[in-house]
Amino acid sequence: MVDPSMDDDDDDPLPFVDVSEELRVSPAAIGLDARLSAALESMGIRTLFAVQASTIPWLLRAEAARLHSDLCVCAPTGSGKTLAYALPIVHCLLPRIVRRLRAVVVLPTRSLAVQVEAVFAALTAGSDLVVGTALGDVPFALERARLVEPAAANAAHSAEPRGGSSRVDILIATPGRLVDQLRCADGGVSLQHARWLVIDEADRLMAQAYDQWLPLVLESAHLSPVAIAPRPLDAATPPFCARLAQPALADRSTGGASVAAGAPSLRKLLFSATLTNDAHSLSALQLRAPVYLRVGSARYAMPSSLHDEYAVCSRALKPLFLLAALARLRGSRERARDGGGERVLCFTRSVDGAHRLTRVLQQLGVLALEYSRNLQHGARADALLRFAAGAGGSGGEVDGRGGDEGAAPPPPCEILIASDAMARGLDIGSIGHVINYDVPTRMSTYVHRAGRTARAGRAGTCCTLVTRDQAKHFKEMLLHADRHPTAVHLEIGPTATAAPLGPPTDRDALLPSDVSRDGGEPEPPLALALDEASAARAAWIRRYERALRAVQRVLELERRGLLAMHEWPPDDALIGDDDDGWTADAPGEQLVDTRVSAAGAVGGAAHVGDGGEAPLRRDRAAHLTKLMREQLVARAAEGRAASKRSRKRESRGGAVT
Ligand SMILES: Nc1ncnc2c1ncn2[C@@H]1O[C@H](COP(=O)(O)OP(=O)(O)OP(=O)(O)O)[C@@H](O)[C@H]1O
Repeated sequence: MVDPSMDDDDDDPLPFVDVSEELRVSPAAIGLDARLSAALESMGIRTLFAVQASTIPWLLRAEAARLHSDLCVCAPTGSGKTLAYALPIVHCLLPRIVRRLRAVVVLPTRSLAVQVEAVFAALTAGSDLVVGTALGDVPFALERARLVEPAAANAAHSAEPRGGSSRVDILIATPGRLVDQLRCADGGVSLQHARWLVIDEADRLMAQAYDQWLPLVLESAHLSPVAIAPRPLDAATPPFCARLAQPALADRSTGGASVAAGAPSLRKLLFSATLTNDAHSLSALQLRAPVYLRVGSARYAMPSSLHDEYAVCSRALKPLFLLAALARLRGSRERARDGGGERVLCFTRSVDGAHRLTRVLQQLGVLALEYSRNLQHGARADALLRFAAGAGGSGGEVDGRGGDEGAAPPPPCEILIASDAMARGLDIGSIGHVINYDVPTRMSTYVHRAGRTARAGRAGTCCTLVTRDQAKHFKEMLLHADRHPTAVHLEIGPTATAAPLGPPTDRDALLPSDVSRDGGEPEPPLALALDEASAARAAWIRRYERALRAVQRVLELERRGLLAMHEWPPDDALIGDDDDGWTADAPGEQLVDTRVSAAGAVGGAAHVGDGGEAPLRRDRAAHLTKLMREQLVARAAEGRAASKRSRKRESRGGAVT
């Protein structure tokens, strides 16, 4: 069920400064280093978006005035938050003389961190600033060697209280590996010179303890507080910068601490499209005189170029509705003559769900790939590359990486099936459509899923499949965020499928075969033909539904590892053939062909009646299902008995000792 309640209870909200979404400024106008303007130009960026046009001048002025104030930014997905913190950090570090670790950017996932690293790498190219990562993608010792000069080889730097000197100026990290590096007793990473701590997707990172990463990072950064005397802000300070000196803000968030000399030098920057302004929720960050900027006026920041849709569907036929939604998108792409380059990203609510749905779609002939924690990082990156290449294999870029030159193009992908954990931050240009296969139950989940499309001012749609009883709650939830989704009707049927699976749909084919079209016998009235057509369609859908159930059953068995059971009858005993008495129900009837190889893998496709494979006999299929069920029950009983025995043994052992 959809829970229409909002995510945060803003009992004690920080006041925020609204920034208009329309705000634009050129990089030169805000005094950005010319090298950065050139780097932006090479990225095709000539104008800064609202979040950048507000955040960057604020930070540059606060740095120049040596005022310590933290910054919280809530701006829509795809609005350019990465550059909003990367540009001022690189701008301030470009003139540095000694290499120290000055900026740490923490992100919740490795894929996101790789994405952000690519942005910093583009901005620092040609300078001597070094960007490093702590993501756990290489062995720990190698990662440490890349980040820190060994203490022994660095004896001259005796002023360093711990660890060696840094090999990097900017560190991009996931919390787990950052903690490992900080805890490393033998010359690990030190944050004593850190001036910026960026927490991207801050609400997500704060919601998860990750081995107490936040207290450790704050403690490490405060080892050696640097006294900074505040300077007055100049006259050109934007109106919201005046809040830097507002005691009310400092009092609420720091329990009375004010902006003063002797404060730690670390400036915290929090970014998210769903960042709370509840002071209590933010208290763990020990924010100092925070300024809260909100881009766009709505409670939940969403791109104005996003179009929300929903389609009511039945639970049992959901895969068919997904196929119908895909067919509808294919149709609209063809009409728009855009060459099918627009990607479709589909969300399920669980990793298991993503895996199952991907397999079902693949079995049905759709070019689908999975993108979830189920996969190793390499496999996930590969899935993204194939997805970015698109159904048409048109090429694309993910995480700043293109495909290998000269290498064979990867097999294409039409739809990527992702779990929620993957929703945040993923930036793939030209995702034109998001489909919520499972309805999101929280508004923040919806915001991050939908936010994978309609990025950087491009248009995009987010279509949510809801059952009849979920529709009301779903609409109420979106209404809270001032979103008014459009209802769309998805027609399930033959045209919804990738392959021509359905019965013939042209009118002639619906006429009885003994009726002459040349006028010998009158043609049946159109109404009769239509009746026959709809009956044929209904029959087709019923058969198709059975096909899906069969596929799902096999996938479930495969998931439980039961397809490899040695009790399975040999392959040829399972597969019927025409000589074995099998006949179709009616001429042209279509059949499920779910073959199971002797090795236990699912072979063949669950495709319908193309005559290429022998069908599984229905009575044998029923027998097989019964057999599987019995084996499942027996296994479960065995498992229960074994755990009972081991509990007994344990309790006896405990009594003896
Ligand atoms: N000023 C700009 N002009 C044009 N494109 C831009 C500009 N700023 C950023 N972009 C592009 O917009 C896309 C989205 O940027 P980014 O990933 O930083 O968004 P975000 O706000 O962090 O989104 P999310 O909340 O989903 O993480 C990127 O591909 C980026 O290159």
